[in-house]
Amino acid sequence: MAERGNDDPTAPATVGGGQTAATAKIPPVQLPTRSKDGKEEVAAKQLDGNDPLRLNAASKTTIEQQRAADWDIIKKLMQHVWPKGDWSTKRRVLLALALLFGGKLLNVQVPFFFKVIIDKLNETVQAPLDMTNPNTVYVVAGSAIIGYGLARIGALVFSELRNAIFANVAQRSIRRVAKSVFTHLLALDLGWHLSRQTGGLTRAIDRGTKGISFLLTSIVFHIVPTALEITMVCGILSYKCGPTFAAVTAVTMAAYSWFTIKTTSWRTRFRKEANAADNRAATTSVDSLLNYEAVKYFNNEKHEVDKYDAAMKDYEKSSVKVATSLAALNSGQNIIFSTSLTVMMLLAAQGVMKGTMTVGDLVMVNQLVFQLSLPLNFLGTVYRELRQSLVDMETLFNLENVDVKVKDNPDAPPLRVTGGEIKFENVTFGYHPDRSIFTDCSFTIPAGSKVAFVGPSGCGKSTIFRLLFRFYEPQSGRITIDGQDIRDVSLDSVRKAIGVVPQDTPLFNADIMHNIRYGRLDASDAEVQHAAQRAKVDQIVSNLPAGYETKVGERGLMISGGEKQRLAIARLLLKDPEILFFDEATSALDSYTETELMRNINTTLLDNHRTAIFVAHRLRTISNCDVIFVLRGGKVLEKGTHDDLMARDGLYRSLWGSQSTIGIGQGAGEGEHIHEHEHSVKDVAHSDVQAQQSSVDSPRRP
Ligand SMILES: Nc1ncnc2c1ncn2[C@@H]1O[C@H](COP(=O)(O)OP(=O)(O)OP(=O)(O)O)[C@@H](O)[C@H]1O
Repeated sequence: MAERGNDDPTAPATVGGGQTAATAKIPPVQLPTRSKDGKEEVAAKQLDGNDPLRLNAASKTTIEQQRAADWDIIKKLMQHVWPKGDWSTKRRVLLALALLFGGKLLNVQVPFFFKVIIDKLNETVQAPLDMTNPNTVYVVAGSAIIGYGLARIGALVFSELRNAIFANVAQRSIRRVAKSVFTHLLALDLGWHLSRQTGGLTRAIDRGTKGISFLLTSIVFHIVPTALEITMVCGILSYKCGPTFAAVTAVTMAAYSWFTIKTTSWRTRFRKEANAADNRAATTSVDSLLNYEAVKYFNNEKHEVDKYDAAMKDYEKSSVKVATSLAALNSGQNIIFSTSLTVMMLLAAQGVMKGTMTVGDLVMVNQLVFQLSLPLNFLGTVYRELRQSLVDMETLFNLENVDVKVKDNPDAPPLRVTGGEIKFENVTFGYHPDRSIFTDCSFTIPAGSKVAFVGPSGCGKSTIFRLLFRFYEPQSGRITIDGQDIRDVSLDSVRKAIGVVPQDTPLFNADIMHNIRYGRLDASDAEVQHAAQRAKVDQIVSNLPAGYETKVGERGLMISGGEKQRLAIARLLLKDPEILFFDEATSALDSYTETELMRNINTTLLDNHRTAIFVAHRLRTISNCDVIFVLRGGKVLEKGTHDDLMARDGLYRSLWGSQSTIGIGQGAGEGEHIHEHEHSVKDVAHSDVQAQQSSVDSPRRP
């Protein structure tokens, strides 16, 4: 869920989900801002701790371990702030530090100028002007006033310059880290990606990069400057006014910091509760809105509103606690500070009365200490946010430590496809160790042949592709392409050689042109259109109002299943690989379109005897393949041509028989696909056309 300024209890819970990958941008440098009640707060972070990606962070139990982990993160981050050999970044860091030092030096001058102005003006009040030299006081007081103004302006300019110069360093560090994490994520295997939650992942990246921004900016803009200022003020006070003043300041700072950290840790609980309730409210509302139709079908509006309101009630309760505990924090801080200021004033007043200090000194002490209260006001928030940032960054950096299971062999040569013969040799594989999909399975797909895999749903047909494409590694056995073990050649070359039209076509939320071009990013518009023609999708596209610029929606939800499949085929035509895998590639098409498309695929893609593998439940689609493999129980149960298999009294014949009995091409066996049934209705609708097309009904090799 998106962040919001959380110490403002009046902030409404947003109705919306978390950021998507597309919107998860690098955040701007964020500095604390002051809320209405005069106390600064930065936008609150989610502290719910429910994120599974945080488990690693949460498992650090002891304080020492946590500290070590925190230091590790800071060290890692510092490598980006002080990168080896990057002198431009280093120069910027040095300049920012120099500006920081200069700015603080100017800042502590302001009370000195104040002192001089007061003392000089005081002289004028106490003694009538020396008319022989009337300008002395004016000159001194006047220059001190100008100095006062210049010091203030100078401190401000230095601080703004430092912000501007350091922004570049911070943003570059964020970019470097984000790029390296993203590269690693794309290198991780399919198994990892299938088991993670996209929402949680993008949130982790988003929070982690925000954490970097916060950590860097708070160290450079807050912690270091405040520490520097406290040291300078203590030094000045003990030098100018004696060690008692410095001691009072030091004790005040210690008491203030202790109180703030303790109170902040206590109130973090309320903030966590508020965030958890907020997340619940958002999840409920998003779920209800997404399932709007279901809510209406069953008249459950009241039930949904009650659920939402229950979460909002919790949010209300915890937000009130957030606000009241903030009041306690503010009051405590104020009491500590005001007490200290009063003690200082008493000491200074005593000094004035004794004649060891001037009225100007009294004002200077007040001003010096008062100036410290400004950055200290931020301490509570900075402390809390720092802790949170460290947790978020640990999660982010932990992503980089996830092991890549399917690795490229460093010196592996590229795959050389000579004919496209594929061999599975004694392959045993299971997604889980206790459930095997293939057991000692062997088969050969002859070079340049057109083969099909059939069998009950879940028998492992799509898994063949996942193994061939090296999404997963077999537990034992080997897979070769033209005699080369696919583990011994480069991953990139294997994936380049194989093209797939998967069961569910992944489409980007972009226009049709982009989605087809994804098959070959450097293809020209004309080439994309030609591929679309061959995939029989150009006519549909030309009928759309926006043509090739039509957006397909998230995961292609704005176009039909059949259109999606044709876009996937057009993509494959552009990629033009040596080995083709069609996984139920035409299941969403009516028979007529399917026939046309298959004929096209046969004549254009397969004309140069590429190896093509088909997976289909509608056996008619694959009946003229060179070899048909029937899979069952993790092994090849039968193999041969359609006629061979029909001649046997095996599984294939019974599958074929059940489909012909139903007469609508429905899949049979252990698992029937619902979409098979849906499309078989289309088959009936096109039965006339089908009858006329019987001679071209099945794909044929030239
Ligand atoms: N990533 C995964 N993790 C765990 N199990 C999986 C995973 N992918 C697939 N499976 C399981 O492995 C088995 C084989 O899956 P596969 O997709 O290869 O079947 P299929 O024969 O292509 O099925 P269908 O005809 O329904 O498409 C199925 O039981 C499936 O549930």
